[in-house]
Amino acid sequence: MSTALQTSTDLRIGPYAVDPAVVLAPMAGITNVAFRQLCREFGSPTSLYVCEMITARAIVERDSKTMEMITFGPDEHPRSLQLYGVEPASMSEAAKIIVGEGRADHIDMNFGCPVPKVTRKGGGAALPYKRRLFRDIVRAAVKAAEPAGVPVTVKFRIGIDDDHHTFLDAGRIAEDEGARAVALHARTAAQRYSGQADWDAIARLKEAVTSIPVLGNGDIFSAQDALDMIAKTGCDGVVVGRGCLGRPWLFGELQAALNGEPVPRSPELGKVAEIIARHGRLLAAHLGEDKGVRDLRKHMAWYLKGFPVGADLRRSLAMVSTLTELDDLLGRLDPTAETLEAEGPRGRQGSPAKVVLPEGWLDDPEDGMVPAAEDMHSGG
Ligand SMILES: Cc1cc2nc3c(=O)[nH]c(=O)nc-3n(C[C@H](O)[C@H](O)[C@H](O)COP(=O)(O)O)c2cc1C
Repeated sequence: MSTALQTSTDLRIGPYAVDPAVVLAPMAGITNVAFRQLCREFGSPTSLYVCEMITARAIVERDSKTMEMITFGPDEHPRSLQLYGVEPASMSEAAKIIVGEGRADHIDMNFGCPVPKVTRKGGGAALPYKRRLFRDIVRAAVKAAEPAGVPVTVKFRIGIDDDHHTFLDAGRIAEDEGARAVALHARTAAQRYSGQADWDAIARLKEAVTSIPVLGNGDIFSAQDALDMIAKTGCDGVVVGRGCLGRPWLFGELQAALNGEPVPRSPELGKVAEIIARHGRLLAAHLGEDKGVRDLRKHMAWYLKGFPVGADLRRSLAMVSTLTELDDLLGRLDPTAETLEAEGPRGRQGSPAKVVLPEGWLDDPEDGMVPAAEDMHSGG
C-alpha cells in the first residue's frame, strides 16, 4: 500500500478502488487514449489517468470531433473524463449524456484554464471567483452524475491573481456540493505556468477540506518531488502534468517511491527509443498510422531532451511520417547514451501576466452571472 493512501480518504469510482496517490493530469492535446495507456503501463493500474478536457457544450451539441475524443481503451478503468463548462444547464446535460450512455466512470471538472480567450469570457480559472455560479455548476454536475454512480471531482487554481484567491472557497464549495475530491494547481491564473507552484496553498486547502481527498498539483518532476509534496502539504495524492511529458516512466518511479521501493534509474536512450516506438504504435492503433505518427511528433523533443542526438536526426524524428521511418530513425540513436537531464522540463520562467476578465468581473464575488460563451479548445 502506498504511503499516501494511508489517509482516511481514499477514492472509489464505481466498482473500482482508485489509489489517488498518483494522478495523470488532464492535458489537452496530450492525454489521449494512447498516452494514458503508456503511462498506465509504467504506473499502477489503480492510479487515475485523466483524459483530455472535453467541452460540455460540444457534448450537448454532439459535435462529432468531440464525441470521438471520448475514447477509452477496452480495458481502461476507471474511464476518467474531464469536462469544461461555464453554466449549469449545459454541464448538467453533458453529464447526463455521459452517464446515460455509459461513456465514463468518473467526471473531473476543469476550472483551471488561464488563457485569455477563456478568462475573457469568465470561464476557466476566472469562474470560481463567482462563488454562486461555481457552486451551481458543481451542483449540476454532481446531481446529474452521482445517482448513476459516477463521482465528480473538481480541479482549480489558487485564484485569479495574488489579490484574488479563490481556492479555499472553491474547495469548501466543492466539498459541500458532493464532489469526491479536489485538485489544486497551486498557481494563480496570472502565473499561468511560470514561477514555482505554491505548495503552502495545498497545505492550507488540505486543512480546510477535511472529508474528501485533496490532491496537490504543480511541479512534480521526480519521485522525490512527490514525496516532498506529500510530506510538506499532507495532500492525499499528486497530480502530474508536465513532468511526464516525454517521460511516461515517471509513473513507475512515483509508484516505487510511494511504495518505499528503490526508484528505478532513468532509462538510457536505447530504452527511450523502445518507448517512443511503443508510443507510436499505440497512437497508430487508436488514430490510424498517419494521424498517430503525426501526433507523436510533438512528443519527440520531450523524449530526446538532454540526450546527445545530432541536429539532423533530431529534426528528422520531429518530422517522422510512418512507423517504418520511425523505426529506421530510432535505430540510428546511440542506445547507451544517457540523458544529461534526469528530470523533465521545469516550469517556464516568466512573470505573472494580467488576467483578461469580463468588464466588472471582480466587482461582486457572489453574483452568478453566466459567462458569454463556452468555446474552448486549449487546456488548463
Ligand atoms: C499541454 C498542457 C495541456 C493542459 N491541458 C489541461 C486540461 O485540458 N485540463 C486541465 O485541467 N489542465 C490542463 N493543463 C494543466 C495541467 O493539468 C496541470 O494542472 C499543470 O500542468 C500543472 O501541473 P504540472 O506542474 O505537473 O505541469 C494542461 C497543461 C499542459 C502543459
